[in-house]
Amino acid sequence: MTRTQTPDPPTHTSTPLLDIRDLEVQYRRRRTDPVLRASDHVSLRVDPGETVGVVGESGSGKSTVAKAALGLTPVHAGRIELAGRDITHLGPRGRRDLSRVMQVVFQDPDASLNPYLRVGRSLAEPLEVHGVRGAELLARVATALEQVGLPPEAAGRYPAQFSGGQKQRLAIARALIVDPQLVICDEAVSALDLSVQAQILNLLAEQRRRRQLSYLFISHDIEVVRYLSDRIYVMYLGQVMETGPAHAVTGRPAHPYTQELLDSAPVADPRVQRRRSEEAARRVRHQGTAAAAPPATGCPFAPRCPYAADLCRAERPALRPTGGGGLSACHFYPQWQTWHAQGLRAEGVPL
Ligand SMILES: Nc1ncnc2c1ncn2[C@@H]1O[C@H](COP(=O)(O)OP(=O)(O)OP(=O)(O)O)[C@@H](O)[C@H]1O
Repeated sequence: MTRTQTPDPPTHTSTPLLDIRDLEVQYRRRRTDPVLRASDHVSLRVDPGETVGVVGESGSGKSTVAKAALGLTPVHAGRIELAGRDITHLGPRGRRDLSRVMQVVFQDPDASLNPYLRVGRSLAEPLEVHGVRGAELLARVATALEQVGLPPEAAGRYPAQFSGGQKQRLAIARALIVDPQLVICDEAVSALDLSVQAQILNLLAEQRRRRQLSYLFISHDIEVVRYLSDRIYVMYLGQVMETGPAHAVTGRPAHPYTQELLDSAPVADPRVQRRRSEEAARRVRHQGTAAAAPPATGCPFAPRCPYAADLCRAERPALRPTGGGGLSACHFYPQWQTWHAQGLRAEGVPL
């Protein structure tokens, strides 16, 4: 049955669709290299009908969380449940029936479209796995194309005959054709021009309205994440820095790193943009840019944080409630907000 009702507003009392607890994923390129915790005790949940954004700059561990949920990288510790089922260490065979619950759209649509297959065949594949055949198969391919704004004739063409935006529409159609409950979008609009990005975001929002669909929406761009998300997780060097309702995280951030992401997001007004670029350059000269790995002790953001004090370099802050339904991993929340508003650094020193 196709889910076409308007989704109920998200509640936090139902069984989560995706429930990630204390996820730890480690990488080591060579045996002599130190271990890199690409996901360091990350807990994250997506409720039915909810869109959850994950934002952070390159290397913050966003894709690692997605890959762990999709079984594309080994999990060292923690637990991942999908609709109440433990999938933490599930192999490819056990995952076949998960495709009806969870699908993915990657940044590069070519990852999900075989260049040698006509589009209709690529779209049919996930349905055939579930035994759909004949007239029903053709009808569902045509409907899937229509839902993403492409004509039925598109089924007879090859991926190379489509633009980047159209290919991403096809990748979305392939993800939605099995009527999943959750779609993981990993930088799904990042490679597209701004105007095409907006069209794809609108398409995703429309599909969410038409089905009881949840997204785990991953992007380095906080403006893009803000547009779609009900709740947001902000990650830095493998750790969650802040989480909460999207309007709170983006309207009154509870962590200096979120503030930095918002301050460096592009804005339409060129004068504001120039001022922000100058401020960002000044900050980088003063504090440096992201390291590849967190410092051995303390807050991972401390080396870059304008409000960091000795405590931040010594002790890793736990995620603590902000009072507005969110959590912040900052020793100096909420004081830093006052320092920020007054243009001061830690403990009231001028910036
Ligand atoms: N297979 C791997 N082997 C070794 N290190 C890896 C591997 N995959 C990711 N990493 C490292 O783990 C860290 C987190 O990477 P991840 O791709 O999850 O970050 P991200 O926030 O999604 O950034 P990006 O958008 O650039 O991919 C990075 O330092 C990355 O270099």
